[in-house]
Parts: sequence; structure tokens; C-alpha cells
Amino acid sequence: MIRFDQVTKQYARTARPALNAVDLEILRGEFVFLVGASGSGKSSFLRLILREERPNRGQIHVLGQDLQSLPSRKVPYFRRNLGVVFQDFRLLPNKTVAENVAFTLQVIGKSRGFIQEAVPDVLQMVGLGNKSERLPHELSGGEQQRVAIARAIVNKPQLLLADEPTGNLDPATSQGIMNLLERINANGTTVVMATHAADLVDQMQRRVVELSAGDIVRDERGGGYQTQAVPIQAPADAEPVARRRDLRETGAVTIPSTPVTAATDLPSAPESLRTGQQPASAPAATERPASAAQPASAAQPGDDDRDPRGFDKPIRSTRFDKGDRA
Ligand SMILES: Nc1ncnc2c1ncn2[C@@H]1O[C@H](COP(=O)(O)OP(=O)(O)OP(=O)(O)O)[C@@H](O)[C@H]1O
Repeated sequence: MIRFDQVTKQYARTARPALNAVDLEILRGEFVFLVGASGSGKSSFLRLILREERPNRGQIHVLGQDLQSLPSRKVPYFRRNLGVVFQDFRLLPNKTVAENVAFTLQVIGKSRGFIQEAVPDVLQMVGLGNKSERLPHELSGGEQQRVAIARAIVNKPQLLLADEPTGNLDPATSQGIMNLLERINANGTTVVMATHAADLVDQMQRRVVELSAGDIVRDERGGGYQTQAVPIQAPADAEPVARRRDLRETGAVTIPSTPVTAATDLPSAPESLRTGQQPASAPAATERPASAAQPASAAQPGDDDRDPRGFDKPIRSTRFDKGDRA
């Protein structure tokens, strides 16, 4: 699904690489958290997957495609297989919820009939079936993020990238978004999420890849957020989760990575998302007013000319609370 081989990314006029000879493989169906301090390289990793940036050294394969040999003219087609969600939602402010989602399909040439079926289906899935005619500013922050997620998944991408998707949301609303991402993953979409939300990572107990100054310092299945200090030899499974976390909080030990290689351990990819079948469970109704959230005005009038999913904006998003949350 995603493979990085000895990937180094160093931006111009910087003293050290943002990513330093990174080797990483992410398999189909995984849910992977990218964690690490501000500036550790998480967004750079996502931008490389999107082919927004190119590495200085190493090879990147995404969905079987060698990104180095991918001609620029084919990049938009490649990206149709990827969904992207950002911290600041990036909705088109002058379009309704339904139009925001439909626009993604229009620009890739989907038929009117397809769009008329797909948009209500996906809005239902994210719990916004009854708000399709609202404008983004008439929604809470959590609802706006649900629209952004609907837009990201409406074309049934194999891979969903999320860069701090809960960074502007309160804890209860963040939980609702996580439930939604978990459901999308259960429906077969691989999810890679960069985050500083320690509580969510701890609670989900999914694969955690930790970056520090461009190096992968931890790759742990069923991991928590806490950064590691000194490796020890005990197997990760030897301690119950709560005990492991206690130990980490004392700073006394570090839990070694559990190898993440066995494809057979991964959830299979059910057909439901691909067939448009509705999931059994409804999303949690925990949305709060948008007061804490940044307005969805990161996208400006006239944005209709741009990639509706925000690819032509830098993936880096507003960072007023980054670092504080770690
Ligand atoms: N366009 C750029 N030009 C120069 N340096 C950059 C650029 N983008 C990122 N960097 C640098 O690369 C390093 C990694 O940045 P990156 O945004 O990938 O980190 P991050 O882990 O996503 O941080 P955050 O959690 O704050 O979003 C940092 O030192 C950053 O200053």
C-alpha cells in the first residue's frame, strides 16, 4: 500500500533533513497514527505520499505506483485514489454541504446520476444526511470536519490521509470524528493519521509510528502516544496496556516496537464502502458548536478553480495549538 525505502527529504535552505533515510511499510487495511513532536516530519511524510513533495533520496511506492517515475501529468489521476483531511477542513464557503461533496466528483468527470446517488449516501454515512443544504458556516466544527471527510471518501479512496483532523475540535467532537475514521477503516480504507491527540491514540491502540527529528524511533502495533526514551528487551505483549502506559509515564522504561509485518493480522477489506452499502452503526452525536473551531474560511471564494480537496494548498495547516497538545 505504502512503502518508503531509505527516503530522505531535506527542504532547501535547511540544516537537517525533515525525514532521514526512512524505511516504512504500511499495509492495506491498516490504521496508522503518525506521532512526534512538532517539526518531527509527520506532515512531510504525508506530503511525500501525496507527491506534493519529492524526496531527495530513496524510493516511495504508493498503491503499487513508484512515485519517482510518475509523470506530473498523471499525478491528479494518482490522487483520485487518495482521500485527504486537514485540520482546518478546507471547505468551499460559498457551496452547500452537498455541493462541497459533489464538486469533488464533478471535477473528476463523474456523471450526474452517479453524483446524485453518491452524495446523499456519503452524507448519510457521516451523519449529515439532514444538513446537506447548509453552508459550512452554518455547521459546528465537528460537522464541518464530517463534510471534509465525506468529501475525502466519496470517491471511495483506498487510502485516507489525515493531518491533525481533530486539531481544531473539542474532545467530545474529536471522539466522534475518530469513531467515523475507525468506521471508514473497518470498511476497508487504509488510514494514516498524523496527530498530537495523545488521548485518542492511547484509546485506539492501533499501530503507532513515532518520528523524532526525521527518524522513526518507534513502530509499535497497539501502541500509545507516549514517546519513548530507552529501549528495553521485554516483549510488548508481556504487560497489560495500562501497566505499559504507567511505566512510560514514569519515564522508567520504553516499550520495544512490536513488528508490524503480518498481512494476515490485518483486517480484511469488506466491500461495503466500495459498494456504497450503509454501515450498521450511526456516528456518535457528540458535535459541539463551532465556537472552538477555526472557521472553514481557509478556502476562499474563487477556490472553485482549485482542487476541491485542497491538494494545491500546502498540507501544513493552522498550528495554533500544535505542540501544546503533546
Ligand atoms: N516547505 C518547507 N520548507 C522548509 N522547511 C520545511 C518546510 N516544510 C517543513 N519544513 C521543516 O521540516 C521539518 C519537518 O516539518 P513537518 O511539517 O514535516 O513536521 P511535523 O511533524 O508535521 O510538525 P507539526 O506537528 O508541527 O505539523 C521541520 O523542521 C520544518 O521546519
